[in-house]
Amino acid sequence: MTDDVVRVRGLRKRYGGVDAVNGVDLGIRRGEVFGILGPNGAGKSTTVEILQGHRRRDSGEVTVLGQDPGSAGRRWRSRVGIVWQDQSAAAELTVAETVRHFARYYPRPRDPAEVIDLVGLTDKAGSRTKALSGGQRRRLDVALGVIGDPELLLLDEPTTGFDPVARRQFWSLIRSLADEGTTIVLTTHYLDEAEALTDRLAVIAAGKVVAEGEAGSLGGRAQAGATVHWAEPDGTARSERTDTPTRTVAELAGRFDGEIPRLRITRPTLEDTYLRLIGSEDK
Ligand SMILES: Nc1ncnc2c1ncn2[C@@H]1O[C@H](COP(=O)(O)OP(=O)(O)OP(=O)(O)O)[C@@H](O)[C@H]1O
Repeated sequence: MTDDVVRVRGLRKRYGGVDAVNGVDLGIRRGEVFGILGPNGAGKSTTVEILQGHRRRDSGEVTVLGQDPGSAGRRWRSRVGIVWQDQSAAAELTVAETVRHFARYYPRPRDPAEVIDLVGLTDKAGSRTKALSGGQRRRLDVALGVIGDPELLLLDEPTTGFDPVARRQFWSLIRSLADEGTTIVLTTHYLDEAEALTDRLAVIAAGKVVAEGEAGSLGGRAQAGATVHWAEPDGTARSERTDTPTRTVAELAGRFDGEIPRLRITRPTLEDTYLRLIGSEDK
């Protein structure tokens, strides 16, 4: 697609004897929130670092905002926001000083006070960065990633270490950036985060994309059969896998002549699907 902000074809990267990325293809569209999921060592960070232009690839085609990140210059860099796994902000500077300092690197930065407000750090604007909690520092990292008003924001495991409230606040921050038109690519280990936040996602395992799509339909999830669970009159739990759960429930309703004890219908969760895709489901 011509409107792809990120286009990756046949990407490979080898470290010593390890195929970290082994033929990855990706297409990420303008304005979408795209998630990259995968087990430890799958090649997610390596892929994102290549998109950022911070790691060289061995082979494959990579285009980010129309340019090759391996050779793009300063102007391209100013259009791409990066949230590092551990950004090193100078400990003695305050939050406001740090954000203002980073703003100077960009041709058209956002207003620092507005960005501090966007990440929920207004109360901490005058605090030294060394006095911030882990989650607050991560918010500062996000502020530094968006201060240049990027068209594309790349985040590697952005919510690791966040408490549940901070995570929800971060999700709404990402949504509001996406609503403003920023394309967002993030890696995560949290399946609920992928489900809540991403428009589409790719699952990477052993350096390859094993599935790509919307969370709701990933890996054939939407078409997967349902399981109907109920209990017999003697209390024995029963379950049946079926592609026609309505019919199964109707039959049970006839047999029980009324309420079906402990009736429940389940479908594969994103976690079930993910574990199947990476080959780690319970056998
Ligand atoms: N600088 C490096 N030198 C050698 N091997 C590396 C280097 N960086 C990554 N690797 C290896 O490449 C593979 C992919 O690593 P990568 O960090 O991309 O995985 P990841 O999917 O981001 O994992 P995690 O979820 O644990 O962050 C791993 O086997 C890792 O050990």
